[in-house]
Amino acid sequence: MVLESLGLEKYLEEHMNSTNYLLRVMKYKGPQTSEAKLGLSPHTDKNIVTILNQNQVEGLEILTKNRKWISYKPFQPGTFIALIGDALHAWSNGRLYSPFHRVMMSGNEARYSTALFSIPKGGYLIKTPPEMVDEEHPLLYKPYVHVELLDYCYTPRGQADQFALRTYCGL
Ligand SMILES: O=C(O)CCC(=O)C(=O)O
Ligand SMILES: [Fe+2]
Repeated sequence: MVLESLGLEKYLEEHMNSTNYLLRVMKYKGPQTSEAKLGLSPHTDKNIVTILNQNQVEGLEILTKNRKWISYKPFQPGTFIALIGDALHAWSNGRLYSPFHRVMMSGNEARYSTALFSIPKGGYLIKTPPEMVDEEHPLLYKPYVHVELLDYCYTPRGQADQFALRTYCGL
């Protein structure tokens, strides 16, 4: 669907062949306070797309382009939210936006969330297709190997760097 919306269906097979999936269940203990406490620090996901579900204890917040934190309120229990990750942001030459997000928690109840991450396979080179680059949209990122970006993210400098993608391969 995303590739179709960009007119890039021809890359679907390459995408399917170069993607792995990881399902992760996360538990956040209630901080036992009425005041909201940070449960997960602000970050962008480094992978392609994250599909996420949270239990009745809410807490996911997204930073808008106007730098305002908004709470994610599911329409009904069982709703999923899809977040674009840095790999798709870079591949789409910035057409798709990978938002900063965090988890804020209050109260006693534990929060569970389940996330399905689509991840480029080890060694796969993320390279913006030429169709996404023109005079109005100059290339934003050099081609990069996803696992090598992750290696940078795990260094002390990378861990402190909120804009790791830009630092690592931004033009
Ligand atoms: O638990 C959540 O709602 C967010 C988890 C998350 O952002 C992540 O694992 O990257
Ligand atoms: Fe995340």
